[in-house]
Amino acid sequence: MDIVRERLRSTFRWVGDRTDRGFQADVTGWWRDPLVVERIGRSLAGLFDGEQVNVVVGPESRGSLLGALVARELGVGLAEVRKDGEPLADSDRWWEVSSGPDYRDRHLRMGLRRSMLRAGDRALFVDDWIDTGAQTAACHALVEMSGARWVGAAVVVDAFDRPDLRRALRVRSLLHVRDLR
Ligand SMILES: O=P(O)(O)OC[C@H]1O[C@H](OP(=O)(O)OP(=O)(O)O)[C@H](O)[C@@H]1O
Ligand SMILES: Nc1ncnc2[nH]cnc12
Repeated sequence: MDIVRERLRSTFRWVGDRTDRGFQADVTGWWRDPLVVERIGRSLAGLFDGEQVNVVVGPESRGSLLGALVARELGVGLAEVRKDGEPLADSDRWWEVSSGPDYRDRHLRMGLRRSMLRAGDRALFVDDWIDTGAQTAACHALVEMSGARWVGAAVVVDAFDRPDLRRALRVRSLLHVRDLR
C-alpha cells in the first residue's frame, strides 16, 4: 500500500458504536495531515491517468474540497455541485436533479449554474465517499443533461454495493471500506 493510502487509513476514525445509529465515518483527520493535502489530488487524478479531462465535478462539501485539489493537479477548473442550493440570481440558468435516497435517506436537490458545464466537456467526478451511490448518480445525470461527457468517478472510499452501477459510473477508488475496518 502506498504512503497516501496508509495515511488515509491511519488518520481516519470510526465514531460511535457499530450497533449505534450515530456510528459514523470521520474523515476530518485527512485534511489535518499535510502529506494527504499535498498528495491526494495526484492520487485521485492518477485513478484516471491518461484519460482526457477538462473539468472536475465536485459535490458540496467534501467533494468540492477534494475536487479543487484534483483540478489543481490536472490544470483544469472545478464545477461545484450544490446540495439543496439555489441560483444566486434569477438570471442564473441552473441545472438541477433530485437524488434518490442517499446514505442518510435524504433526497437532495443537486444543482449547478448551467455555464459551469458545456457540451463537449470531459468531466471527472470527485468525492470522498460513495455509499448508496445516489449523489454520484445525480451528478452523472447533471453531466449528461449539460451535454458534457462523464469520464468517471474518482473517490477516496468505495462503500458501494452495486457492482453493476459501479461499472456504469466508472467508479475507481483509493480505498475500499473494508480497508478501514
Ligand atoms: O453514496 P451516497 O449515499 O449518495 O453518499 C455519498 C455522499 O455523502 C457524503 O456527503 P454529505 O452529503 O454527507 O455532505 P458533506 O460532504 O458536506 O459531508 C459524501 O461526501 C458523498 O458526497
Ligand atoms: N457511511 C458514511 N460515512 C461518512 N460519510 C459518508 N458519505 C456517504 N456515506 C458515508
